[in-house]
Amino acid sequence: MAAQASIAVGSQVWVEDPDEAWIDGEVLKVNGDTITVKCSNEKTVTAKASHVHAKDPEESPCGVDDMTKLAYLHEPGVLQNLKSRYDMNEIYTYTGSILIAVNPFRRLPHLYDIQMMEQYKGADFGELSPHPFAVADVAYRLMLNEGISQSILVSGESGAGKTESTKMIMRYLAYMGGKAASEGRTVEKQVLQSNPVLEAFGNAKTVRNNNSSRFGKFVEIQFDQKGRISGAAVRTYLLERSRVCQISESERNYHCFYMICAGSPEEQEKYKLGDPSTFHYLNQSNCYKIDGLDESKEYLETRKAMDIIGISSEEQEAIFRIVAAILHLGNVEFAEGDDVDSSKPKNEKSMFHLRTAAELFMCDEKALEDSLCKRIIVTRDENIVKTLDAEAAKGSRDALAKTVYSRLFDWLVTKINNSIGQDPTSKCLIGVLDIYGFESFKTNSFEQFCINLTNEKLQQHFNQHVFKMEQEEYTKEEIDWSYIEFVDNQDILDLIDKKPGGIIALLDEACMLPRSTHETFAQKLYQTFKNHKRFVKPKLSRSDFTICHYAGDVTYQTELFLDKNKDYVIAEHQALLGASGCSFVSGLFPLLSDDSSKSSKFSSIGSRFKQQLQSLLETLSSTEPHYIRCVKPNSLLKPAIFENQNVLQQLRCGGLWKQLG
Ligand SMILES: Nc1ncnc2c1ncn2[C@@H]1O[C@H](COP(=O)(O)OP(=O)(O)OP(=O)(O)O)[C@@H](O)[C@H]1O
Repeated sequence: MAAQASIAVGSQVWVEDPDEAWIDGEVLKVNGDTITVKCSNEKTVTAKASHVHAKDPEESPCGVDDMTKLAYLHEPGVLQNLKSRYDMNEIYTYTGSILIAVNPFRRLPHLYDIQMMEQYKGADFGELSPHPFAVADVAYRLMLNEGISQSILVSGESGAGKTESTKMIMRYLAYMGGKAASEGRTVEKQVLQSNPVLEAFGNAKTVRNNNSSRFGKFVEIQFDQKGRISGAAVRTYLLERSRVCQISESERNYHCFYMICAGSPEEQEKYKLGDPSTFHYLNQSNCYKIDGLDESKEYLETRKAMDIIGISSEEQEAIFRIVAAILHLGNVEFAEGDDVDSSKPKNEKSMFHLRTAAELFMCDEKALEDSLCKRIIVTRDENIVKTLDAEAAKGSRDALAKTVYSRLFDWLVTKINNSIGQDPTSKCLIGVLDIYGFESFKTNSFEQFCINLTNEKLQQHFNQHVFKMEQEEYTKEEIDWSYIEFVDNQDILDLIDKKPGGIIALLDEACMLPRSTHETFAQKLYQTFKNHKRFVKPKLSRSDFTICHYAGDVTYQTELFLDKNKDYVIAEHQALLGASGCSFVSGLFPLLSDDSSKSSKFSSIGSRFKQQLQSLLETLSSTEPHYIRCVKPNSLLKPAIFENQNVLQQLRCGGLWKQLG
């Protein structure tokens, strides 16, 4: 707990600074509640005493490896400590048992080699420098010795280093739990090789990260009684589908699209591919290359990883054929058709891409065109064919591309799970969670809403865990713990996911009512939550709403909430690909039983995600948690730059502050 030293003239202190967040200086004058400080940047400032913090005069320039060793555990102290360490390439620091990892944005291979793993093997926690291997080792030992399942929760904003940390943990566990001198397709190799495959299909370059995971991931590694890996399962969450058809400036589509464009000349010819800039789904952003990334090499590595996982060469062929088909599909443009409100492929070029897409999907060309340009309306008496105008046909094309891609991704995850295999007799597991951190952008849509719900849930889990630990500690020391404050965010969770009556339930309701719009949905929210202290209707807005999250206020734009929440496959698309001559493609679109295909059975992304989260939280609750908080030191993705304001914001959002005291 932070000690508050008395501040007198001549004391070394920290004061707030608009640029640096905190700056150090010496007290010149104390006048009741106000303190005048001569800062190290030569400025003199006067601040309220409560906004001035003591600085440890004996503070080591190298910092300390555990924040709890700091003389003063306050914001500036913590920030300075992380910064001093970062400047010396010490990117890891403990806060008690939590590991804080500051992204170095440069390779530090010596930190992660086999010798390093050997060193951490069995070492007491805290004995060696802070490291993800140490966290993994504690988890592994606890599992082995106490027989309790463990989880490692890796969090942080996009580009902070979650996936890299997760991979290190997995490597360490594979090292500890692998068979000696093993060869061939062992479980641990398959577990590790699932990473490049998932990354090829689920990662993309964004402005925040050149290799951003566009899905959440929970890897559950199962062990036998001797502590050897005996199975594994991957669960994924909310793949960003919109990216398949739409990319923003300086961003790219999923890596696999560029990989296939860099395939062998035979493949190029077979799939009628060419430069990425010739495809609409890739050329909207004018960004094709990633520094230091050789696409053709990545492609071969992905194929190799697929081999190890046990994806057959026929399956691999079908997978990349589908990827190529999606690219061709995206190049089909539409023009007004002969009838009113109808459409047809725009020109010969569009016909070529339509034909190629049909060939690659192994479906009928005319049927593909019809599924894009027409709808069949089923009435009690007859089926009526309704034509779509060019704009609607384009929407239908994109919907098809997104559906196929997300089915393909789900197939890969299922295949990985089936190939690696589950160990039904396993008593212990270590789960590693790599999931998007709290997000608050200029515009926030349904995705941010789901992501922030996840973070609220994880925060609650964290709060409960810390509270329990504190209780245990105090009980051990025979201290009355009734006054420890339990930070609770249940009210926010109720607002979002209570059934009935929460925002997700109201959204589902709106999606089912034929005449709802985002505006009627917003009105309903305003009405229902007008007295909720976590809900705000922003002034001057008719359809936005603000939620006061634990990490800060976020205003959501409801425009696309209804569309994005609806989870259905257009019947014509289902029929088309279900009838594909390629069993792989038709297998992605299995026939639905009569019952579930009825349009009345509404399926919602929000509700399904809520259930997935519920089940994740149940799994986590049966484990002992360990935390790694990743921090992104700058937005330039460059080494050796530590932006105080930026880091502070992340530490606050991580809810770490409450833990720090
Ligand atoms: N420990 C590390 N050593 C070297 N480079 C790292 C390390 N951690 C992260 N990086 C660099 O930062 C980049 C972003 O890291 P990573 O992909 O793990 O972020 P993330 O938090 O998973 O982001 P997202 O949520 O967007 O997927 C990596 O591609 C790598 O270049």
